[in-house]
Amino acid sequence: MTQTPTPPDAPDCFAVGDRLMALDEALDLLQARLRPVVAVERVPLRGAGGRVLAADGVAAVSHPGADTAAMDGYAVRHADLSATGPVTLPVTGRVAAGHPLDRALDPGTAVRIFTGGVMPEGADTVIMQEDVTDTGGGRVTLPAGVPAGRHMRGAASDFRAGTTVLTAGRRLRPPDIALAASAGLSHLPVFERVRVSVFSTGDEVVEPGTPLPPGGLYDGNRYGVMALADGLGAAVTDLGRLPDDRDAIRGALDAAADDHDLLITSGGVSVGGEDHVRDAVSALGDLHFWRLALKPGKPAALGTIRDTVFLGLPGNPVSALVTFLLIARPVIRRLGGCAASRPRRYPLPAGFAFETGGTRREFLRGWVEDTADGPVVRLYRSQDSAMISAMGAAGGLVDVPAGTRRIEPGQSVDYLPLNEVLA
Ligand SMILES: Nc1nc2c(c(=O)[nH]1)N[C@H]1C(S)=C(S)[C@@H](COP(=O)(O)OP(=O)(O)OC[C@H]3O[C@@H](n4cnc5c(N)ncnc54)[C@H](O)[C@@H]3O)O[C@H]1N2
Ligand code: MOO
Repeated sequence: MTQTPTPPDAPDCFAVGDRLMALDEALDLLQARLRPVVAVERVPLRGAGGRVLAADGVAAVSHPGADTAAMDGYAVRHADLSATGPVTLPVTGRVAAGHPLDRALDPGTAVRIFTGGVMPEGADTVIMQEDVTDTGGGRVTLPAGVPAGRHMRGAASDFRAGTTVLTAGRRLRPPDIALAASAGLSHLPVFERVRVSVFSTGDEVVEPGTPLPPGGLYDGNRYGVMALADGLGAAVTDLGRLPDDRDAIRGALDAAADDHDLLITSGGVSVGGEDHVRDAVSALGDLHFWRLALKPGKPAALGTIRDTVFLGLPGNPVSALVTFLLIARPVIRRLGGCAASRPRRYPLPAGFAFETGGTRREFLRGWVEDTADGPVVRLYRSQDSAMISAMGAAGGLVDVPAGTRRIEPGQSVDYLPLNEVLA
């Protein structure tokens, strides 16, 4: 540990009053009021994929380290070639990748060179072997009109030693690992994983694999939220389904707050009656109920228990998953040191007609389908926030601005592919 974790800014940091808040305002507020809470560790490259880079990655070497051949062929001095007719030169050496020549290229000669081989001093052009004739007697005939610098990669043309090749706050993808290795970095400073604890409550909620009683339903939300948090690189603890008992819930949340950065649950955030979770969080810290101008996902609960953030997502299955992607994801990224970013939307023609009350911003479940006229967005048959099948079918969400009344077929809509937010 080289960095002291920072707690959420202040107690009561989620107090916003009872107003209806736009999603972007809520996200700005979370960004402003939360800080990275995780320490920094140095990990070998092999374990760095999916982690968040804690300091800029600065290249230890240039790439390529020297002028190199981009093709198998012959390295020459361009001055020895002719613009108007073929030239025959003696071949005086051989350069394989990793085996540079220990001398300069003599004027009026060529060397055999292979892709990645270091250009001998003086050589500035490579002619690929397919364009060369072996004239016999250790000589080759080279074509006319080859431009200078052909098939040569300049030293540091990819990146120069000392330049930043990876910026802090980036969640490392596999190509980043290749880049770091190529830049000579064997270890990277990364933020420790955000420790997320997930639990469910609710008399009707039942563990998959056990019989379903009358009126019961399986705990889709907890499993969905855990899988989503796994996908973001969090260290997830499954607190299970907490018994509907005030002291048990309070004890479990108190203990979980000791060694987690974030507690997430779903359900019980709407206007319904008594709820032990809200009592427990309120008693142990602060809790605020947000009303978002968002569909699905109007209600959400934000709180703190000491240094740990509490996030209560709405209970409806689609609402739980969509609000995880829209709100819990940025929270996890912020706590974990990720740079802020807005997932990209893509304008696509609607392959549907849609009418709405239009007071809240909506995220409709759909996918992209190829038609004879090009790709269009289709909507799932039901936009009811209890239809979890919609999340299985969806490739993305259609981001419909608040105030929209109608969407006509062919009209451009903003499509947010789920792939943009699942990691
Ligand atoms: N009078 C009002 N009723 C409702 C409002 C409102 O503003 N006024 N808002 C609606 C909206 S929008 C949503 S979203 C839900 C949110 O309700 P809660 O977060 O309080 O959730 P619950 O009532 O506990 O449960 C709702 C629904 O979700 C199911 N559920 C709960 N946990 C799970 C789980 N772990 N896995 C799967 N399904 C779960 C639960 O059985 C309920 O069917 O409130 C509306 N009502
Ligand atoms: O917000 Mo509820 O999440 O509309 O179903």
